[in-house]
Amino acid sequence: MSASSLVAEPPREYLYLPALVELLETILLRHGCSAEVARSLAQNCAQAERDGAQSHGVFRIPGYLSTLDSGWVDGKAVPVVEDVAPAFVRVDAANGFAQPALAAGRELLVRKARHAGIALLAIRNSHHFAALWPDVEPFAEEGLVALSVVNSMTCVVPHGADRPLFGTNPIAFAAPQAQGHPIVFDLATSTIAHGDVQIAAAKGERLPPGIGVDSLGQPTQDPRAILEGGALLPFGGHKGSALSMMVELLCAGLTGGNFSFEFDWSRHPGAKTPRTGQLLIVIDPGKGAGQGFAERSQELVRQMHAVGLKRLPGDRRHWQRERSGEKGIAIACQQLEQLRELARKQ
Ligand SMILES: NC(=O)C1=CN([C@@H]2O[C@H](COP(=O)(O)OP(=O)(O)OC[C@H]3O[C@@H](n4cnc5c(N)ncnc54)[C@H](OP(=O)(O)O)[C@@H]3O)[C@@H](O)[C@H]2O)C=CC1
Ligand SMILES: O=C(O)C1=NCCCC1
Repeated sequence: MSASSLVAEPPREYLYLPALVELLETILLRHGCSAEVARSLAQNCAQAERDGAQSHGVFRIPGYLSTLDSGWVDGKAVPVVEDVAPAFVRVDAANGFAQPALAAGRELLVRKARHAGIALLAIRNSHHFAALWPDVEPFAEEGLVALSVVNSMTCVVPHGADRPLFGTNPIAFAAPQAQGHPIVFDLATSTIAHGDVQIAAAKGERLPPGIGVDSLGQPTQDPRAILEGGALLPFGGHKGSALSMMVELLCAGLTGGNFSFEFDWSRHPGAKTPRTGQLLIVIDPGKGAGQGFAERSQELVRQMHAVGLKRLPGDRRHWQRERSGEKGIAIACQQLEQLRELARKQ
């Protein structure tokens, strides 16, 4: 028996996805979101919780609410879609959340991608506080390849620098597979996500070496030192740093959104959501080598398994999704009671 199996798990209650979506939707409506925005964020957040994404599931709800209460984000924003070129769609999220902005531009984006073989969706003036895979996975379920990047807030020291500048800047990719679920990965370009630093700090846990630095730029394994004036490092040294720089260029330089260092939320105490930009690139693989892309994906996966690979990116989420589908999504009773209290509050 391992030491960790002796530590008691907190009591949990099981909720199916629609019930969790409804609960979160009620909370968001009570904090000033329009029906459309509340639905979109609730679905996104509940799906992350269902798939076991601790750092971007219901853990994020207090941050959404304090941001809405601070007036930093517009929970009722109506995104403006611009058809700017044969393969280019621009969306001004109007200082609202990124997910409704993506939903607003999605149909035009897919139409253009199917017509031209490739299309871009450039979102600016948007707040992304969530996991990125829900933005790309649905495209692959429709047979398309999708890549998305989003920048966040300054908390990562570029490789070779001595102060933070970049955000945790994730990259997500999705491709169809002939049988089985799409191939999807979604990763922060920092050593770990900022959300995981917060979770470690809340649990009083230490981090592995090489994750971040304290306010003096010295290596630290204390998550609080990273959160309180310190910073994260890019994953993979100069390579992750270059990818993070690319994310800044695509999400801010290209879309007209803010770089991670550009926005100032200091006059909105409680604001947690970065006001930046997001880029999506969607490709119709049928315009490439022909109709066989999904079969070729499957062959690649088969060969990866043949050389001994047991876990592909996305597998853990799907195992968790299956479990949640059977038993419901496990949420700590105390956390669920807090959510129900928020839903009851006028
Ligand atoms: N909105 C924002 O600004 C930001 C959001 N985020 C979000 O935070 C989340 C967590 O990011 P991060 O901590 O980097 O994610 P992880 O390091 O946990 O995982 C990154 C990717 O690698 C896969 N993976 C992990 N371990 C293995 C393994 N042993 N073998 C094979 N594949 C593996 C994961 O698949 P699987 O999912 O199946 O485990 C996932 O696709 C992401 O959803 C990201 O979008 C992060 C930064 C900023
Ligand atoms: O976990 C992270 O890193 C982030 N998630 C949501 C947006 C800010 C950064």
